Formats: sequence, C-alpha cells, structure tokens
Amino acid sequence: MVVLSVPAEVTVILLDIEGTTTPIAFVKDILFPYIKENVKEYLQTHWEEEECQQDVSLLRKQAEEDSHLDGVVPIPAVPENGADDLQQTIQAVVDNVCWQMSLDRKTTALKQLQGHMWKAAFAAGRMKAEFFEDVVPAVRKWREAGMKVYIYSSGSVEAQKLLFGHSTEGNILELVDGHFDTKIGHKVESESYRKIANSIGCSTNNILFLTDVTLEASAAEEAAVHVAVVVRPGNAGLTDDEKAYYSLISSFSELCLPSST
Ligand SMILES: CSCCC(=O)C(=O)COP(=O)(O)O
Ligand SMILES: [Mg+2]
Repeated sequence: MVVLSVPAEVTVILLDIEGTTTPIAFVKDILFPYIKENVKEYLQTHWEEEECQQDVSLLRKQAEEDSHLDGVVPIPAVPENGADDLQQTIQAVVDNVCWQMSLDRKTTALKQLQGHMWKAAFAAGRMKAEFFEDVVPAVRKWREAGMKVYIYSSGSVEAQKLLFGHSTEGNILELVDGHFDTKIGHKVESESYRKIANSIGCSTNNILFLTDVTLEASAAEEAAVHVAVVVRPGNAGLTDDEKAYYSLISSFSELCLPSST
C-alpha cells in the first residue's frame, strides 16, 4: 500500500466533501437532481416563510452580480399583488437556480437554498449520505491519535451537517470538530485558508487539506497549508504535471500520522 507521511507539525486535517469523503456520483445523481425536481414546488410551498424569502433575496443579489454573465436569469422584485406575477417571480428563481446548477456554480446563495431544501429529505429518511468506506475508520483513528478534523466544502454548513448527521453509517457528526463553507471565502482563494487557520486557532502549516480539486489544493498551498490530492472513482482526471507535482492518495488509509510512523 502507498503511504503518505503526514508532517509532524500537522494537528488539523481539513476535508473537502464531494470527490474526497463522498462520491461525486452521490452529489450529481442524488443531491442535485432532488433540487432540480423539487425547487418549484419548494418555493411555492415555503414562499411566505422568512427563511425562503432570505434565500430568494440572496439569489436576487447574486443574479445582479452575475448580470454580465451569459445566460444569467434576473430575479424581479417580489410583486405587490397578483398571483400571475408571483408565479413569474417563482419561475425566474427556478430558472436562475437551474442555470447556476448547469454551471456547477458554488455561490453561497445557491448553496444556502440547496441546504434548506435537503433538510426535509434527510429528516424524512428519503436520503442518506454516502461516504467512501475508508473515511469513517480513518477519521476515528486520526481523532484517537489527537488530530482535529474539520470540513471545508462549498456545500453550506447546514448541508454538511445534514450529510454527516444522516449517513449510511449513521449519525457521524461527532467525528467532526467544525465546519466551514463559502461564507469564509471561496475554496480557490488562498485567503480562505488563512481565515480558517485563524478561526481554528492554529497556523496554516498545522493544517493538512485533502481535496480532489487541484485549484483548491494550489490555493491552500499558497497559504502554506499542507495538501494531498484525493483520487477517487468518478473524479475528474489529473494532468501528468498535476500527478507529478501533488502528493496523491486514493484512500484515507494511506495517510500515516507522525505518531504511527
Ligand atoms: C454538503 S456537500 C453538498 C455538495 C455540494 O453542494 C457541493 O458543492 C460540494 O462541493 P465540495 O466543495 O465539497 O467539493
Ligand atoms: Mg471536492
């Protein structure tokens, strides 16, 4: 088995979700289709609720920021009266969400609405999150060895907690010391990793970040975070240069902690 030695200064392991702890297929074939199939009905049912109105406001603000992009769907202000106007606004929100999802955008606005929509499906037991089989045993081992384990995903913190709280392995939320999402910054920006270190109360070089996306690995590395790129079935391929440059693992069991060397 290939072994990657974790540097002695590492005390925190920071995990991406999609393509790292969890198959991309679970996200693309289960989580995302649920949104596309249910977003219209969700908006119609929850429209008057404060949480839904906040989600729509954030999406409208995002659409304004995106106005220079091809295909963006603007979201008109909430109509004063008229059921037809309301249906038109709801349809604009639906079209905006579908447009963002067609580009796999990672905007906070989209991710917040998605998290709120998944809540009911997870709570009702209609969905259970999948984790690669090496993930839970490895995380338990790391924690027993004194490592802190944090999550950093574009999925909202609320959505992350749904996944860890309702998985095929049961409720595994207790295995995580904390969660970060795009509210701290985007995963391809190095400043986000400095802010995460600051929030945890450690130096960036105390963190090892595991991700499937080399743009994220590169941003983290620029902030002096240690990185390893995770190669999983279904992940996007890496170039020969990326394969040569990054430390690669295909299972969390390949990580060898300082104390176990
Ligand atoms: C709570 S994860 C839901 C999946 C998701 O929405 C997503 O964008 C995953 O992005 P990641 O940063 O984990 O690759
Ligand atoms: Mg990922």
